[in-house]
Amino acid sequence: QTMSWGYGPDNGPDKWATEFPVADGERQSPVDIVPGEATYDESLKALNLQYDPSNSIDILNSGHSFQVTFVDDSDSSTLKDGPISGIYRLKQFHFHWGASDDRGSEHTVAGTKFAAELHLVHWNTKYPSFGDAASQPDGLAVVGVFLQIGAENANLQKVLDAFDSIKTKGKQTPFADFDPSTLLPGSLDYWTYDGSLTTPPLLESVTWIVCKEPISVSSEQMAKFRSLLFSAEGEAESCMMDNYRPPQPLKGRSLRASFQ
Ligand SMILES: NS(=O)(=O)c1c2ccccc2cc2ccccc12
Ligand SMILES: [Zn+2]
Repeated sequence: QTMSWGYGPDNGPDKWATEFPVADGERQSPVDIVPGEATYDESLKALNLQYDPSNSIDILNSGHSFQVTFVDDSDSSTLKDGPISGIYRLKQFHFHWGASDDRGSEHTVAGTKFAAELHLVHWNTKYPSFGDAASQPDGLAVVGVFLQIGAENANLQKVLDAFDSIKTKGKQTPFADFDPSTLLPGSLDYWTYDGSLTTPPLLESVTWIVCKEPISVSSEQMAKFRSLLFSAEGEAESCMMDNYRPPQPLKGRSLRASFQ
């Protein structure tokens, strides 16, 4: 019985290529972002993120992370401009984090790991659905934001306050009227490159847009992230932490910066 993928010693990132050979592909994510090797591209537009808080539906423990899911049947919560063309709709956001504050992000900056990383997942409306878009090379766009240990983040706390209802895998609870733009940094300067999902099936369909400026999170708030469980109710408890894939080879891809 092949166990499902996860982040443990027997089913973690080093084992994913067995079931998902694209893990060793040409445009895998995350990557180490080396600012000195990024090319400033003056043709890159500013990110245009327009989110409608009434589109947030619920918060779910997926067993790999937790995610807040959005209504995506209209262009009311969208990503436009930046490195992409057309309109991409917000589908969900989720996080990756570590067992301690010195690690947890997926992308790194000149080798520096952050305590956590937020991913806002969008799909290209030139395709009929998220599922269709996920298999297209220009199907998805994920905005990544680093979380750096510092002051308590009051906006993030609204998300953490829902954790007691989603402690175990598969649990979900309503999560209405949340504005994800409250989790964005002041500057929307970004790096961008062509990559993949960072979890199986590791589809190479993601335009990555990683913000240079982190948002803050307190050490106590990071401890709250680690109170979630990978395991389902009734299973042996396994704390949800270190749910990040390490950086993958750039393999000649161009890394562009929207700023000098
Ligand atoms: N880490 S991730 O953003 O690649 C990612 C997704 C990316 C694009 C589309 C769907 C995704 C679903 C995810 C679900 C859990 C964790 C990461 C996920
Ligand atoms: Zn992610």
